[in-house]
This record gives sequence, structure tokens and C-alpha cells, in this order.
Amino acid sequence: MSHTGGAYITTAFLENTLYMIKRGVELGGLPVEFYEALSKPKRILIVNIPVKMDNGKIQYFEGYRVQHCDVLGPFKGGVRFHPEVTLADDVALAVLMTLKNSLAGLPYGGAKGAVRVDPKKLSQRELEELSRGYARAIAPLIGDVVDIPAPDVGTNAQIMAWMVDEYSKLKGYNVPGVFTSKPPELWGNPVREYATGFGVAVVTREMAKKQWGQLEGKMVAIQGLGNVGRWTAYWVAKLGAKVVAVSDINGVAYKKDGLNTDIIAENRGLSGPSLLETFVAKDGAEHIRNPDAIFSLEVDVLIPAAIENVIRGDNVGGVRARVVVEGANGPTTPEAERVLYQRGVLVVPDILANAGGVVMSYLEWVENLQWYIWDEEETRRRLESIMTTNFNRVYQRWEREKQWTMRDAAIVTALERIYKTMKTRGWI
Ligand SMILES: NC(=O)C1=CN([C@@H]2O[C@H](COP(=O)(O)OP(=O)(O)OC[C@H]3O[C@@H](n4cnc5c(N)ncnc54)[C@H](O)[C@@H]3O)[C@@H](O)[C@H]2O)C=CC1
Ligand SMILES: O=C(O)CCC(=O)C(=O)O
Repeated sequence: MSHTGGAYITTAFLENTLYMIKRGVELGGLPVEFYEALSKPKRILIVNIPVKMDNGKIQYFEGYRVQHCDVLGPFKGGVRFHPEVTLADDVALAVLMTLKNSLAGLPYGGAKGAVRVDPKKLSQRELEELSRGYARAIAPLIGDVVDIPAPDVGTNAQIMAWMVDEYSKLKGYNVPGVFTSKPPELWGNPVREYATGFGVAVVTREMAKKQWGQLEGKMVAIQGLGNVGRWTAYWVAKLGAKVVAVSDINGVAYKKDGLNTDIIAENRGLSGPSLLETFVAKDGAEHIRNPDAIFSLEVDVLIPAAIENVIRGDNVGGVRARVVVEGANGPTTPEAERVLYQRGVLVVPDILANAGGVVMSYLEWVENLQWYIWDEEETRRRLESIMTTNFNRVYQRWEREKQWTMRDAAIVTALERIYKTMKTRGWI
């Protein structure tokens, strides 16, 4: 970590993210002032949330809402509950949302929220109080056409339900569109639960078609069995791949002939370590104790879907996959990406691969603003169509610029839209 001279201490993740934008601005032939316009967030809110713990004592939790850029529309991005989250990492995640929303063609700017907490250590009552407290604390800066949070690591549909309820109580009337990824019974859409993983699977299929003609039978390994990882595993198998390995913090579940991923849909309450143990206990998977073994397995596609900075200079040498699809945000460092590029390994970047979550959030928001409801099939069809179109747009751009990485093509495409809109609005 080092000081930037600004309001926060920078981190490797933020430095890497800004480096990628700078590179994109240069490759796209865009002016340096444009980089400056994007290198700092428009607004940062820092909050302290008191929670009366079950032992009767008040504990304070620090939280943030970073609003990066709203030139394309209301701010949009998830909220992370994680014990090690920093303000600088939240800034990096907000920057990625600006790019992701632009690339997906959504009418949204980018934002991200976070609370430094380990949600697994809270009781259900404490978690509810924290979630409601966070919603109250950020309420002055959000709104259904202002800034629309959603889940990220450590948060889920139940937490969104508490937050939308709290915000609605403050307003005195129901405001369904202020948070997305809510439960289906509270203005949500059933697709959102698995939307990000479904989108990752669709993009993996499209990439496999370009690379091998089809996804059928290709061997896939996935890091992380949370919301994104487990639904990626389920859908990529439904689309024809053979998921041979999944991992979480307690190790890797490996099965050469392919895991039975129906276990995921049959055990919706299970995720992370408990789901991994179920693959071992019920599906006869081998349990490899070292979680990092996932990176060096002999597979066709590797999908990191847990956290950032996991494929780095020190472990990239072990990667044997021909394609890496980034389910997580920022899982590959620029150093590691350079090595993969030189070896001809294709990296499908996060802002393209994992956009299914926010695209689905957008569909839910459109439903909410009109008090309208689409059914599951119709919604999934729309999501699949947007993801496929986005993939093809980036792929075609990348094909024209063979010296670029696919990330370069995605970032330049996203930046061009933002730049054009900034110009039109007279911001630069
Ligand atoms: N939830 C969403 O809709 C979206 C999430 N993302 C990104 O996807 C990634 C995962 O997010 P979620 O699935 O929502 O989080 P989650 O909290 O539901 O799941 C994360 C999982 O990763 C596991 N994990 C953490 N460190 C690990 C490690 N070193 N090795 C193996 N497993 C590890 C955790 O135990 C947990 O099971 C994050 O980078 C997030 O920002 C991106 C787009 C949308
Ligand atoms: O659905 C959303 O608005 C949040 C998505 C998100 O946080 C992400 O794509 O990283």
C-alpha cells in the first residue's frame, strides 16, 4: 500500500484498475484529461454504523458508498460485506462498475458500497440491524433514479430485502427500484439469484464456440462456490461443459468424469465450504485440501469466481487452462495477464464475463419502475440475448486489434461510450 496524496491509501487492486484504464485511454487514442476525469470518484460517503450486539454492547462498523461516475445515468453497483475491505478497493470496484455498465449498454454510471465486517460472525438479528443501519446511513445519497445498490460478496437477497424495507420506511412509501436483486416475493425476479453465474456460463459458451467450435465436453474448473461460482458451475454444465473441479476456502472438490452439478439446485441453501463438502460426501469427489490447487489443474477453462488478485505473477506459471473466464471482479493481475497473453491463453475480462448480475439488476429495475412483472423464462431469454450480443461486440473489436488483449478491447469499447457521452454533455 502507498499514499496517493488523496483521501485514501491506495492498494494493488486500485493501482491495477487505474493502470488498465490508463492503458485503455492510450490504446483508444483518447485524451489524457479523460483519464483524469475517471481516475477519482465523483463522491465518497464514509459511514459508521452502530449495532447492538447480542451481548448487549454497541459495536461500530465502518462502511462506504463510492459513487464513481454518473455520466451515463444513475449510479449502480453492489455492496460488499467483508472483513478486509478497504476504501481504496471499494473505489476500484466502483471504477469497474462504470466500465461494466457502459460496456453492457446500460443507462447507468458506476458505484460500489462496502462494510468492513465478517457477516459469518454475526447472528441473523445482528446482520439485519447492520443491513438496516447501512441503508439508513446511505439513504441521503441513494434513490431509485439516483444510486441503486445490489448484492456483492457477503451480501444477498435477504439483505437487499431488509435494506429496501428500511429505505421505504424512511420515505413513508414503497420504493422497489432503489435496491435490486431482491427476493421474488419482494419485487425481485427469480432469475437474479443465478443471473451472474448464468451470464458467465453464456459467455463461456460463446468463447468456447470461437475457440473450439463448441462448449460440449470441455473441462472446466471454478474457484469459489458463492453466488457467482456455484451458479456458474450449474449453468455451464447445463450448457454442455464438464465441470471437473470446484473450490472454496476449504479446498477443491475434483472428479475427473465431471461433478453432478444438479446438487447445487437441489441444495439451494448450501454454498461455500458446506457445498464443497456435499460434493465430496454425496458425489464421491476427491477432496484436495489446498484450495489453490484449482489453478493448476489440467482443464480447458478456468473460472476464478471468488475474489480479486488470485491469479498473480507468483502462481500464473501453474495455469494450464487455454481460456480464463473472469467470474470475479479483478481476479487476474496485469502482470499475470501479460504472462497468459504471451502463452496464448485467452482471458475473458470481468467487465464482460460477469455483467449478467447487473444486466439482470437493470431488468429488475425496469420492472420495478413500471410496477411490471416478467416471468422467469422471458427474463432469462432477455439476459442471454444481451450477454451474447455484448460478447460478440467485444470479440469482433478484439479480432480487429490482434495485438490487444480481450480486456483492452472491452475497456476501450466501454471508455469510448463514456467519452462520447461526456463530450456530448460538455463535461470535458
Ligand atoms: N454477486 C454478484 O451478482 C456479482 C459478483 N461479482 C463478483 O464475483 C465474485 C464473487 O462474488 P459472490 O459470489 O457474490 O460472493 P460470495 O460471497 O457469494 O461468494 C464468494 C465465495 O468465494 C469463497 N472464497 C473466498 N476466498 C476464496 C479463496 N481464496 N479460494 C476459494 N474460495 C474463496 C468464499 O468462501 C465464498 O464462498 C466477487 O469478485 C464479486 O465482486 C461480480 C458480478 C456480480
Ligand atoms: O447488480 C448490481 O447492480 C451489482 C453488480 C455488481 O456489483 C458487480 O457486477 O460487481
